[in-house]
Amino acid sequence: MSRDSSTSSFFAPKRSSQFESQENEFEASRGSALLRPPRTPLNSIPDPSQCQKETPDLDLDFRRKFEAARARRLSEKRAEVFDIAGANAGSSYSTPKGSSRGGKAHAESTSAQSTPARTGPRVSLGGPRGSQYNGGRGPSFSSRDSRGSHIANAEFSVECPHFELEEDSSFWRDHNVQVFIRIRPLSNLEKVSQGYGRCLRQESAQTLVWLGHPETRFTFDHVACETISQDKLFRVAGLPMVENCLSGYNSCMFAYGQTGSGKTYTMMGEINEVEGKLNEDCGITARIFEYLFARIRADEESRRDEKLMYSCKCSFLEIYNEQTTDLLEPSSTNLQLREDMKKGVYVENLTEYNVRTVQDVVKLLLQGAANRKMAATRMNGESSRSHSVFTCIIESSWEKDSMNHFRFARLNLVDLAGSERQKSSGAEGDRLKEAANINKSLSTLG
Ligand SMILES: Nc1ncnc2c1ncn2[C@@H]1O[C@H](COP(=O)(O)OP(=O)(O)OP(=O)(O)O)[C@@H](O)[C@H]1O
Repeated sequence: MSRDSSTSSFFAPKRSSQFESQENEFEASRGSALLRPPRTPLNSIPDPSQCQKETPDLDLDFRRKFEAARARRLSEKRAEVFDIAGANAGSSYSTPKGSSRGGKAHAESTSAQSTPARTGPRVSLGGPRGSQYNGGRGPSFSSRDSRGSHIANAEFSVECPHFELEEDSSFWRDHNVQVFIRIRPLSNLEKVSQGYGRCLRQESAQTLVWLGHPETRFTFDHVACETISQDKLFRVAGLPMVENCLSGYNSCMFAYGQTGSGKTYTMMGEINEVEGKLNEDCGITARIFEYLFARIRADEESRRDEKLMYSCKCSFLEIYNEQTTDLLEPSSTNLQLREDMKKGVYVENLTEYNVRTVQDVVKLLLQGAANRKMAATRMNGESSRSHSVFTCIIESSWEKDSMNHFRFARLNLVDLAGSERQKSSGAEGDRLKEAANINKSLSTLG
């Protein structure tokens, strides 16, 4: 794992704000043929090549620039800097310059800015994880202090500025595509092998500065600093997405970033439930379902007179070397993509399981994660070599004003394989073939 792999981003496309009425709601009296209202296309992230001229080419002489920046910072006492994002960390370095209309991703080459030097109290590092599931990756190490503001070890102390992100359950009502950046703390291995220097500085809850030559400022919709907890991230980004689905709007969240940047940790994390409570390091997916089922129970209870009933069905798909596999039925491979007037785009013969509780979902997540293709690379000891898509279809029906009402929404939670430079990941043979397919599919997506 190298230091240039520590930010991941996730995107959450949403409805067009132009639609006042629910997207996926219809009344039985209108007949069964569901015609979707036309949607304004989701705002796209501009072509990354647009920013190539104005952003530094990290692939070519990244190391040299990093070393220069590091030397400069070391000349200042106890520099407080942030984790470095990968050369291909998608939203960070290959992010387009100029603001996009939906998700904001903006880079500016700035005049030189000096790195502020600060010191902070020492806090002990987290040790190896216990026996919980950690995204299928064995023991992991975390330098995150759960209270969130100081990261340190016995030799150095680095205070990380903390920028509070706003929690707003109606967030998606006014937004379309949004880009969140999450900065991963340095791993113990990185600290030991490369020291504590970071080549990013976070300036606000929206901006990051890459401390290269020239320093370059990137603006996003939200930047979560490295001390943000799994729970806080869920409350900022995941919870409003559940509310969106319950209102009948399709939603999608996907994690995108360089290998080892923390995508699987963010989406899956350490899935474990003790006495009905999810583990602190549990990722956004299980948290979403914990909240979803609590909301469903409360809704069904409060609208008992309307006979409100929900049903949820989940599936788990893998795309590996351009081939699809059902992670819940791994013998089922090469599944075909189809399009249907009613269902939209779907994967033929993908198994769907009814779920009623978060335990049902956790079981599916564990089962699917165990079947996912993983392998060790130089940059991540447990690297996901495939893209995974966990989908839940949420349907509800109720009676009101002598009519039957139906509503549905699809929630897609996507953990993409990480982009990687073969030189850094040391990929050879099968790993090299996988890496080529991963990079190809990610650039198609971008
Ligand atoms: N925010 C975080 N706090 C603590 N540890 C983290 C955090 N993010 C990631 N890690 C740790 O960093 C390592 C790499 O993270 P992870 O495997 O999630 O990366 P990834 O982006 O999914 O990589 P790949 O694309 O290769 O699958 C793991 O050991 C994980 O536990």
